[in-house]
Amino acid sequence: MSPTLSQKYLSTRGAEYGLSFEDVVLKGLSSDGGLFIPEEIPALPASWETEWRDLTFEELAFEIMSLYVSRDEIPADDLKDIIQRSYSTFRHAERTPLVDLEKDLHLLELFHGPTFAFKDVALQLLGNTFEYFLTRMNAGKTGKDRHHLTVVGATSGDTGSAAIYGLRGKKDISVSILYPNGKVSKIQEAQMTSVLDPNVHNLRVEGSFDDCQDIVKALFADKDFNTTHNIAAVNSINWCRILAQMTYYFHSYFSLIKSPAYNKGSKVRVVVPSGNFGDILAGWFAKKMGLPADKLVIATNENDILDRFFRSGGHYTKKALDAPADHGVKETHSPAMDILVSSNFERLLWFLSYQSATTGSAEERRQHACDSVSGWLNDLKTNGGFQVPSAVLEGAKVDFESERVSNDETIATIRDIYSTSFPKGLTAGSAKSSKTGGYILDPHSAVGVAASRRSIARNPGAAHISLSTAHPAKFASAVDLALRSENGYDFTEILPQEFIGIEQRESRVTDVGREAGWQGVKEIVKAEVEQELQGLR
Ligand SMILES: Cc1ncc(COP(=O)(O)O)c(C=O)c1O
Ligand SMILES: N[C@@H](CCOP(=O)(O)O)C(=O)O
Repeated sequence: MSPTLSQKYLSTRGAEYGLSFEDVVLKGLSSDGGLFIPEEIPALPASWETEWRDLTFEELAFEIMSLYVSRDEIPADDLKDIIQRSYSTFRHAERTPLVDLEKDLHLLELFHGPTFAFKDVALQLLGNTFEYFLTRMNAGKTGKDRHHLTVVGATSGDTGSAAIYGLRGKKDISVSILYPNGKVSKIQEAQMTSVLDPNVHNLRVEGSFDDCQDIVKALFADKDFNTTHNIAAVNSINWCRILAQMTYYFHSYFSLIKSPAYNKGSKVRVVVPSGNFGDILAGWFAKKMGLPADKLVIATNENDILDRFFRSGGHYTKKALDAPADHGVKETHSPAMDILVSSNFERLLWFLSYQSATTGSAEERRQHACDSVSGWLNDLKTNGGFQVPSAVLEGAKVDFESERVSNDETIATIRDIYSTSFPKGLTAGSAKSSKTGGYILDPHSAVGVAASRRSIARNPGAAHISLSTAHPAKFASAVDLALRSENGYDFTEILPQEFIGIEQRESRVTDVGREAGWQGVKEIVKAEVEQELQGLR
């Protein structure tokens, strides 16, 4: 059976097209620097709402992934097995449960995977998918004939540990994670550096998350290094990340409409704490496929490039127009979203640009979208920003709204929810104090909840699914700042078993100075992988 258009992939910048799912998962980033997207967004089967309503998380994941992955590439039983193994590591039977927090506000807990953040949903699956393809490619091969992947990733705290837990100990894969020194929480750092498997390498970089992300992109662009080392991506530039995240948009929709707290027929809005735009992009694909979401609300912290895009009439710039010249990334209470540029916005821009070209053949419109995206991203690199045509901005406004949440509001929201929200029926592992019954938000989820409350005020009666992207125990300082004077509050009570003593464990990390640049990082990655392959680690 030949693949459908949604099972074939192209680069947003036009150099590559007609690629398979396997190609794009293993390559990560296109040779032209573009991101991979499906050639078409599939429509849901006619009876999806009745047929999918009572499926488990794993069954839903299978249905959705099947629309984007040809059976010739991964036979049904193999795909089911990959999915089953990926979510068997989750602590909650529902995988991503929905909690009724307050009127019209439902919190989607995405932190029940191995590293307590939403990234596990995609990275458990990506790790097993890499392994599946490599096992097939390497059947009957030995030694240097085996295909070996060198994964390089950048993290502002959560992707790193989720990738490491998804890949540790896997045959034929090395993983090097770059993180900015001093800009991830202590627990996040310990989650990464305490993993001592020989195939795991941590690089602590002097700089920001954006510096780490730029180094990763430069490594991908180095053709020689890429050819000799088969560089692969775990960041949300990898299409598999976006695909895997679609499942919880559908799963939470079904949980919501089955909840007694839902007024039948009410509009549904989904609010997503956003940084690199990968999480909410999965929601956009779900909406385009047919999920009946009224709007997707982008919730940013004070690093607000996405919010400024909407408020400035389609101007996408690294720094606000009125900001001082040296304005860089701000350090906020939600550090995993401290990002200047949102990688995945490029994918959305491609589709909006394609859609805005109302004349011409599909081929010509595709070329128009690739040319526009290439031009914009070039302007971003050389001039620090670009302006999109009004048709593109209007296209974005059909599906999105945006909110910017300040540091103070983030802390105030954690405090307010703790003292006013006492959700019932939570199972172990939920972020609820067993002493007071108050619900404890992590600062990223609090950004989402603050934005949800504003959206509810503007849209009374609309049901809001607000994504809770991490467990509060990962962000002790922000949670303590918000709650330390609250009656009965005790941080240790929400500390998962897995985190106890983690900061004191043996750790391994390589420091990378500012002067090293991407070439310096390349030499470190090469040397560490070489040592690993010679069994010296
Ligand atoms: C806890 C948390 N919330 C929100 C985000 C933002 O998600 P995205 O980068 O997909 O927009 C991140 C990082 O990606 C995160 O780690
Ligand atoms: N917040 C992320 C930043 C990397 O984003 P990604 O989703 O593209 O991997 C993190 O925690 O590392």
